[in-house]
Amino acid sequence: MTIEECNNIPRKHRKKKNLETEACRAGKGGEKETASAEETSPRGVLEMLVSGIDDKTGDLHWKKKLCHVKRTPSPWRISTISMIGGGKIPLRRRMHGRRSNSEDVGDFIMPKPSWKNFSYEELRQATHGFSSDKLIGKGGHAEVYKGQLYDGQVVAVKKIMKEEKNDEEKNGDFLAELGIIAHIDHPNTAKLIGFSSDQGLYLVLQYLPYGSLAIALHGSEDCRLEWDTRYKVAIGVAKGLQYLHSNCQRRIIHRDITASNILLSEDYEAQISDFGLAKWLPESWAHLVVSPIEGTFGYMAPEYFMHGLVNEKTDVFAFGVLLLELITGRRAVDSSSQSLVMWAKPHLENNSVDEIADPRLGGNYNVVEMKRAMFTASTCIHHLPTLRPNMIRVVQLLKGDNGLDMKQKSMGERIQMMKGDSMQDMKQKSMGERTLHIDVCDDVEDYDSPAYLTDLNRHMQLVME
Ligand SMILES: Nc1ncnc2c1ncn2[C@@H]1O[C@H](COP(=O)(O)OP(=O)(O)OP(=O)(O)O)[C@@H](O)[C@H]1O
Repeated sequence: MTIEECNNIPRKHRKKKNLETEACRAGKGGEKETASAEETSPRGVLEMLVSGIDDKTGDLHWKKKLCHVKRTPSPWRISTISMIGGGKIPLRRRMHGRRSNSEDVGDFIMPKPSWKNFSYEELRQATHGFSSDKLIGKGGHAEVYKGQLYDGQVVAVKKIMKEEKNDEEKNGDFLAELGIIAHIDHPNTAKLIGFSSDQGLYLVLQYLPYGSLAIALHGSEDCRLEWDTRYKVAIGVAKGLQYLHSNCQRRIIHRDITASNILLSEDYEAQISDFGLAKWLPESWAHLVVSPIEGTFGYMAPEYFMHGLVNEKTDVFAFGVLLLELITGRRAVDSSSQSLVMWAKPHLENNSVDEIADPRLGGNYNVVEMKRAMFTASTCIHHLPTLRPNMIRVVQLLKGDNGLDMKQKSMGERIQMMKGDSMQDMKQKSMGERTLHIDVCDDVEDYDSPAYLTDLNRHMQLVME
C-alpha cells in the first residue's frame, strides 16, 4: 500500500452548508468584531510575523508585534486573532499546563517563541529539492518531506498545497495552523520547529520516525501492532486531547482526529498532529457553528456533520472511532463504505470481545484493558454529545483510575462520574448561550431517560465484570 492510499482512506469530506459561522463572527457580549482588514489581513499578519523575526537568531519581536495587532483585531479568523494574542476572546487562566518559558503581555500570557523562520533555500537543501524519495506523507492539503537541516537535525517539512484556495485564504489557513501549533506544548502534540513563507508556505516539524498510526495499523496485512502498544497510543492520544481541551491556555478543538493525524515516535508515544482544521473555542461559549463542514468521513460526530456544531465532544466522538480502530484493526470507513461505528455498535452492546478484537492480535490482549477500551469507545460514540464523557473522564476510564470507586457508588453518582460534566454545568452551558441553535436541553432530558440509564447501566456492568 502506498503512502497516498494509506493517508487518503477515508478521504476528506467537505460539506458546504449555508450556515452562519456565528461564533466566529460575534465578539464577547454579542458584539461583532470590527477591524481594519487591511491592517490585519492574513498577508499583513504573515508579513508582520516574518518581519518580526530577527534574521540572525530567528527570534520574534513578539511583544511589539502583539501590541500592534491587539489594537486592530480582525474578524476573519478566531485562530489568527488568538495566535497573535489579540481581540476580545477571554483567555483561560490555568495554573497547570502553563509553559515556563512564557511571558505576561498585559492581559495575555504568551509563550516565548523558539521557532525559526527558514528561507525556502534552507528547506530546499534540507529535502534535496523536495525530491520524491524524501516524500513521507501526503494529506488532503499538504505534502510532507523528510529533511535534514544544516545542523544535522532531522525534520518533517510540511508543504501546504491547497490548490483550490486563493492566496489570501491560504495565508489565513496557514496562520491559523501555525498559531495553534506554536501555542501548544505537550508530549502528545506535534512540535513546531519553524516555518517558511518566502516561496510557498511551509511548517517545519519534529520528525516522527514511525509515521502515522494509519500506516502502522493499516499499512500492510502483516503489520501488527501489539495490544500494549495500541493501548499506550490510545492513552497518549487521550492525554493530548485532554491537554488541548482543558489544560492549555486556550480551549482548542482539533476537529480532525484520525489515524492519519496521529504520529508515532520510536517508543510509540503518540503525537496529535495536523492542526489545519483546529479551532479556538472561547471559554464561555458552548460551541461554535461552523461552515463549511470539513473533516474526515467516519470520524465526524452526527451534530457536527448535520449542523456544524463544534465543541470538545466533536473530538471525543472522533476519539471513540479511533479507539474502535485500535480495538478492531478496521478502518473508520472500509472499502465497501461501511462505517466502523455502525459495524461495532452491536458487538459493543453484546460485549462480544472475541467478535470485536482485531483477529491479527491472535487473542493476545489484556481482557480488562480491552473491555475498558470497548466501554470507553461506546460512550464516546454516543449520538448525543452531552452524553459523551469529556477527555478527563476518558483518560480515567482507560487507565481504570475510578474502577474501584465506581463499585461503591450509587447509580446516579456513577453516571455522573462516567460523564464528567455535572448536570448543573450542562444546564448552565445550555442556557443563555448565544451560539445554541439546537436545544441542548433535549439532550439533558435524554440523560435522565430510562432507556439511557438502562443502557449505561448495562455497559457499566460489562466493564466491571
Ligand atoms: N512530523 C512528521 N513526521 C513524520 N511523518 C509525518 C509528520 N507530519 C506528517 N507526516 C506524514 O504525512 C502525512 C500527512 O500529514 P498531514 O496530516 O499533516 O497533512 P494534511 O494534508 O494536513 O492532512 P489532512 O488530509 O489530514 O489535512 C501524515 O499522515 C504522516 O504520515
